[in-house]
Amino acid sequence: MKQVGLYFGTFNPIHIGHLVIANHMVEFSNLDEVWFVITPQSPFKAKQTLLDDHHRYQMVYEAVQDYPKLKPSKIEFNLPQPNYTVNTLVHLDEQFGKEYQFSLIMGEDNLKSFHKWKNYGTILENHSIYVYPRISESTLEHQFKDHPKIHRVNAPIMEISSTFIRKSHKEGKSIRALLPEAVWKYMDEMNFYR
Ligand SMILES: Nc1ncnc2c1ncn2[C@@H]1O[C@H](COP(=O)(O)OP(=O)(O)OP(=O)(O)O)[C@@H](O)[C@H]1O
Ligand SMILES: O=C(O)c1ccc[n+]([C@@H]2O[C@H](COP(=O)([O-])O)[C@@H](O)[C@H]2O)c1
Repeated sequence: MKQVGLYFGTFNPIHIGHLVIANHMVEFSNLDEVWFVITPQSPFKAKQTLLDDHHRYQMVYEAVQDYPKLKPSKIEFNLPQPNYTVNTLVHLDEQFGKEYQFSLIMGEDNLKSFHKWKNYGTILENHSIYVYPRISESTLEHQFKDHPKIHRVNAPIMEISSTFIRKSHKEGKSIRALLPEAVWKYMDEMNFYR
């Protein structure tokens, strides 16, 4: 059975931090592929600065097209919003469960709020989680510290966020180096986040 890491995110826009994380996971763990699942509406995020789903998908598509082990996924586009990950996982297991075994990939900031996710216990019962280090406020719940299903990877910290990219771009700063080249071109041509 193929091992797939599901990298859920808003990707508004996808940046090189996301790519480094996916690449690290697929090269240094037992995962065969990473699927970037573009989330229409995260339960914890306001919709204000959010670009249309299809534009965010297109940027992910452009970013990964030269990397055969990385794939974009629209699976959440037709699911009810806000998008609770537990529901998407049920859907994916029903559709692909015979071919693929799914794990989750997330930054450490998301692990720190994981106890607030819908049915997080069910997610952990059925799936492993790979966590990439990230500086963030708040502390990690004790229950997640040495959990057998949670694998914390030892990798360099990158202080890049989509929020920083949107804000800097709006202020007229060049953020070209923080984006895959094709994403930068698309964003620039389409005049996003101005
Ligand atoms: N620099 C980073 N280091 C570690 N994890 C990251 C980093 N950037 C994003 N992630 C993780 O990638 C996933 C998707 O992130 P998301 O699309 O929300 O990006 P973001 O940069 O955090 O966006 P925003 O600034 O808009 O909140 C989350 O699990 C998040 O923790
Ligand atoms: O299922 C939940 O309760 C849940 C709560 C918060 C976030 N998530 C998912 O985690 C992913 C990253 O979220 P965010 O807010 O950091 O972009 C995104 O796909 C969200 O749908 C999921």
